[in-house]
Amino acid sequence: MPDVRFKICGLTAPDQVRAAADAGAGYVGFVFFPKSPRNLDVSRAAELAHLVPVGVAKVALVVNATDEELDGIVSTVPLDMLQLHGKELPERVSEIRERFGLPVMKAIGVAEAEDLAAIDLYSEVADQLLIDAKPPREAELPGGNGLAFDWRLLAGRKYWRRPWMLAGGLTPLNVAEAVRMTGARQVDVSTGVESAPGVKDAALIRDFASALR
Ligand SMILES: O=C(O)c1ccccc1NCC(=O)[C@H](O)[C@H](O)COP(=O)(O)O
Repeated sequence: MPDVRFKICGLTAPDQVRAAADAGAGYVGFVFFPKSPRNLDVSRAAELAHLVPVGVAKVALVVNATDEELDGIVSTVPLDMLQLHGKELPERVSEIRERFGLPVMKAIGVAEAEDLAAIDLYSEVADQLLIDAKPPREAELPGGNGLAFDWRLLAGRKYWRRPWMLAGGLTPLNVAEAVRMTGARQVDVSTGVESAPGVKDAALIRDFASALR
């Protein structure tokens, strides 16, 4: 398997940042969504972001954020990318990208083949795409639910117009198979490397990284 870059999303403490960096993460994600067990305020996120080694991209995950909310995050937390995990329309993605001057990764929820149309749509405006499981209708969170989608929907599509990450229910035990089936060159994980909601586990992060080698 060729080297696959990975993102550990939803870090909440310094030891978790170190564990992700030591395991070779290419990206780390900080969640700004009050209902999430991984939610950070901007000062805590800034503290954690300053611990991230050079070369590891720091990503802020937001959900339908206003300009005011984004101003607060971007002015306090050193960042390399914004991850839009809500119902942001393509026009809003463009607007955020221009206004904040950061690359934008748009999350796209997939449950069935027709959901893949959004990939082409958002390829016009986003720098990267995160192809994730669509959350169940009753879910409190629009992501980070530890649910996988049917990876066969992506089989044979090794190339998209934008760099993309596979996400949704990945774990140290299934990620190699997910990569094999989808051809993903980047993957994103949250729940699958946690010992409890919001608590990343260093051993699981190492296992996840090992599974990709
Ligand atoms: O993690 C959260 O709490 C969260 C809250 C709101 C929107 C998105 C959220 N997480 C997204 C992710 O962590 C990942 O990008 C992705 O959905 C994979 O999550 P998981 O299935 O838990 O590995």
